Amino acid sequence: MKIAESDLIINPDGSIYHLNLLPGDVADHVITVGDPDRVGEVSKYFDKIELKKGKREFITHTGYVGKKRVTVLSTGIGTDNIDIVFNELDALVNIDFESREVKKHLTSLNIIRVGTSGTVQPDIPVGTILASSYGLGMDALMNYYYHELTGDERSLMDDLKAHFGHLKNINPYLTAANDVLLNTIGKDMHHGITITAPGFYAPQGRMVRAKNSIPDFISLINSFNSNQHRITNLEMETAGIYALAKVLGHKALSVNAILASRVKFEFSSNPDKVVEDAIKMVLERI
Ligand SMILES: O=P(O)(O)O[C@H]1O[C@H](CO)[C@@H](O)[C@H]1O
Ligand SMILES: O=c1cc[nH]c(=O)[nH]1
Repeated sequence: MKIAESDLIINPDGSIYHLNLLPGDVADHVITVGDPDRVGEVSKYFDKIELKKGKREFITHTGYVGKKRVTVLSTGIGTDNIDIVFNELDALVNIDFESREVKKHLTSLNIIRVGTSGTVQPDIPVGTILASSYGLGMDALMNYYYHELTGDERSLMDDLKAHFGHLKNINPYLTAANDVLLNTIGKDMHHGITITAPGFYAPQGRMVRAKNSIPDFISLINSFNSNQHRITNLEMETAGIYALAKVLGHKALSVNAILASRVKFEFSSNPDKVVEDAIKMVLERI
């Protein structure tokens, strides 16, 4: 079936609408980062850079780490941007731009997020590199997509719904990390459930001046426990990445540089070093 010009928007130069990339510009291994300035911090370790493109907050560098072709791409902040990035990345590899039809043979990308995050557990210090075993979305993105749960996800979700059920107007969604990526790239890292929030302040339990409507949000989060699964950290993209990767048949892992401790009220004195450590670990293991 031909995808309408209004649904899959291709720029006059043949590139996809927001990412400004051509089919072929994306490698099978994709690193996503939130901050556009972090793209160069990743690609400075590439042995060769093949292309640099960008539009808005979506900056892309594709090159080689040894013989492995790798793309690093910034998503900007939030799952609304993840919606754009994941649909367009998928279209670049799985839709024929000439015929506007889905290709017969689909490509499954390996997608690793290297992001920053705040921990909610006292035993996880600032400076930790943590891999998200699950992404728990408190945002609304997956209200708009069909999203089926596996048996494991369903039973964990039941416990999460019981724990957070009193929060009206929040319809959380849950997706597991890709197992292989979690046990290779995420090997020897702390693992835990990552909450993806639709904001940085009250949606992550912070209060500056505007009053927070959910009392003791951090205690509510860090007291969850189900079969050794606990919530370890908060950020703003992982759950959308895990859910859309699964819906579209890609593999995803989120690696978090822990910059803040929300229970010790601390922020890293050297955040760039923590992010650099996470980047190096991912590039060595990719
Ligand atoms: O450092 P990045 O990857 O942007 O990730 C985190 O930092 C931003 C908030 O400061 C949000 O995007 C959050 O998910
Ligand atoms: O606490 C934090 C730190 C970084 N990014 C977030 O979203 N939250």
